[in-house]
Amino acid sequence: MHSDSLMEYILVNYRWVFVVFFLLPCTLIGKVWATFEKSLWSRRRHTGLDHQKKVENIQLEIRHRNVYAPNRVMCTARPSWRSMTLAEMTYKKCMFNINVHLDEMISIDSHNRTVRVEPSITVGQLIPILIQSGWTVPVALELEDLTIGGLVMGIGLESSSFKFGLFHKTCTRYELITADGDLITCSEAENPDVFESIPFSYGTLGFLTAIDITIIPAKKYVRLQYRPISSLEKIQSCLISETLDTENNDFVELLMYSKDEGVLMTGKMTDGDQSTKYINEIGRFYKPWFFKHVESFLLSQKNAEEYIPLKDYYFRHNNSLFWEVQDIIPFGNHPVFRYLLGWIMPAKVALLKLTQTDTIKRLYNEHHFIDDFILPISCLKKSVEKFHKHLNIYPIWVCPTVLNPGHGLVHSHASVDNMYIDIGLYGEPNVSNYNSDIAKDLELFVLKSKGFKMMYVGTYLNIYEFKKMFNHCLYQRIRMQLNCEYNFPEVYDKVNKKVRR
Ligand SMILES: Cc1cc2nc3c(=O)[nH]c(=O)nc-3n(C[C@H](O)[C@H](O)[C@H](O)COP(=O)(O)OP(=O)(O)OC[C@H]3O[C@@H](n4cnc5c(N)ncnc54)[C@H](O)[C@@H]3O)c2cc1C
Ligand SMILES: NC(=O)C1=CN([C@@H]2O[C@H](COP(=O)(O)OP(=O)(O)OC[C@H]3O[C@@H](n4cnc5c(N)ncnc54)[C@H](OP(=O)(O)O)[C@@H]3O)[C@@H](O)[C@H]2O)C=CC1
Ligand SMILES: CC(C)=CCC[C@@H](C)[C@H]1CC[C@@]2(C)C3=C(CC[C@]12C)[C@@]1(C)CC[C@H](O)C(C)(C)[C@@H]1CC3
Repeated sequence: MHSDSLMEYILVNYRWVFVVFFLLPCTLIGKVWATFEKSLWSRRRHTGLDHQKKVENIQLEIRHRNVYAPNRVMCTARPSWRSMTLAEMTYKKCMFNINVHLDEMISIDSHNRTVRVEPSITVGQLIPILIQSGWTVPVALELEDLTIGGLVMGIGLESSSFKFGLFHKTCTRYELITADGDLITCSEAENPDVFESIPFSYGTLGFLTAIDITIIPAKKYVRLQYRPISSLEKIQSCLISETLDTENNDFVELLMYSKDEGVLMTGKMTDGDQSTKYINEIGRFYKPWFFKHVESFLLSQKNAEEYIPLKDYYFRHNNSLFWEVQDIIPFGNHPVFRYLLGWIMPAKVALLKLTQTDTIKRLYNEHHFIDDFILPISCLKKSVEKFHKHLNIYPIWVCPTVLNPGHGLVHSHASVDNMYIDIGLYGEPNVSNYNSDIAKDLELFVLKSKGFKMMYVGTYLNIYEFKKMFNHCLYQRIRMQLNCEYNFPEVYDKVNKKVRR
């Protein structure tokens, strides 16, 4: 065998060797460096660049582009391998890249209950700082490497979204640099139309430089109740009734392990008391992967209740990247592995992306399915049956989220708030004929059901179907108002499968 193809063969079939012996140590070095860099930064911050100075630098960069390269539309310089997406964003190569890597927390305003952050700060950096100060965000995302800017410009949701809606619904103010290099701020009171258009605009209206997020008091634990259910009809009706009970529930999440079996989880934030029983620190490195732990309640067919430390609950899917790590390190949940190397897991997603070969990428495209569909909650049964027939991937992540009516790109189709569910399908389809036509067909099914699709993996929809799914009226008006036409691409130009490969 030629040495290059031998290398490819080893990289694909024994990727775990590379991940365990090379990427995990690199992840560790990265963690040590990040800690060191942070302490360097905190010393430098007193004399160095403050937020205002960083914003001025971006403005200068944009004005420079407006003079020397006005024909090239702009995007951020965040490299594709850093982003929490599967595909490579090929559009970055032909667009003018502006460096907007600002990743500090600016301030906490306890009086108005908001935190002001720069857009490239990750959830994994922000949430521990907030919890230490006694606060948290209402919608705390579960993967540590997601950035606040990415979640506003894409969309984000979590098990508390049935109460608070999508992540951007908890944001109260954005600071934005427009195509002309001007700094504007927007909120419900100031430039309300711009404020409503920004979420889901994928960086096509301007560059975010600061975001205000609502904060709420943090409590010590989440009291989590697990309820295994073995009928799809019952699962749908129980899920609907739990999402209506906003008094007793702060978190609602469902994991389906087959077409008719799932575990419904409902949680309440609490400080616990004398009677607090079993505290399960699921975030400890030697603990089993969360989806495996949940499955154990299905296997034993027993309802259960646990107290989980707040931060451990938030990042419950981080160690196993939902269930994606099992394809990379098949023995990752084995106790021996967890005790030996679990403390460095998971390997940094950015490093995994940076080092994946073209063969792995191609095989992933051909044999792996990753997507999230947002559908009206009443479509749960119909959708699970459809996905079972065409994909047969389990577990399935189901997360209810409320969508408000409005004029932005993503809003409910009804004139009152409406309950939707995110259905996350991640894994290898267990059907014989899987191909990209099936993926397109599923997107059309979602469109017909008056649902939406998350765009981090890209879309097979054409521009007309895309505009049917996402209301472009206000967005187009704001693009004209902010002089975006020749300066930023349209959302579709950043999310169609031709540019996300
Ligand atoms: C297509 C493919 C993609 C992979 N992607 C990654 C990756 O991104 N990161 C990583 O660390 N390791 C990856 N691996 C390595 C993977 O973890 C091991 O190769 C796999 O667990 C070996 O299983 P097997 O011997 O049962 O399958 P094999 O007999 O090696 O494969 C049989 C066929 O199944 C399909 N297949 C197998 N595993 C996968 C998979 N994980 N995803 C999609 N299709 C698959 C392919 O069509 C393959 O030709 C990939 C492997 C394959 C074959
Ligand atoms: N639980 C959840 O809800 C999850 C959500 N996701 C998805 O992941 C994505 C977030 O991933 P992440 O890696 O953080 O972000 P990305 O790097 O993927 O960025 C997402 C989009 O936001 C734009 N963007 C980011 N920062 C700015 C900024 N300061 N100004 C203007 N535009 C900006 C990017 O523009 P550009 O193209 O110019 O770089 C890009 O189009 C979201 O799309 C989200 O839907 C993924 C996993 C879980
Ligand atoms: C709305 C919600 C909760 C979405 C969850 C999405 C996750 C399952 C996605 C986000 C990033 C993601 C696409 C990723 C991957 C798996 C699925 C992830 C974790 C992996 C790790 C699969 C293996 C790949 O070789 C590679 C390393 C490139 C990607 C990286 C991003």
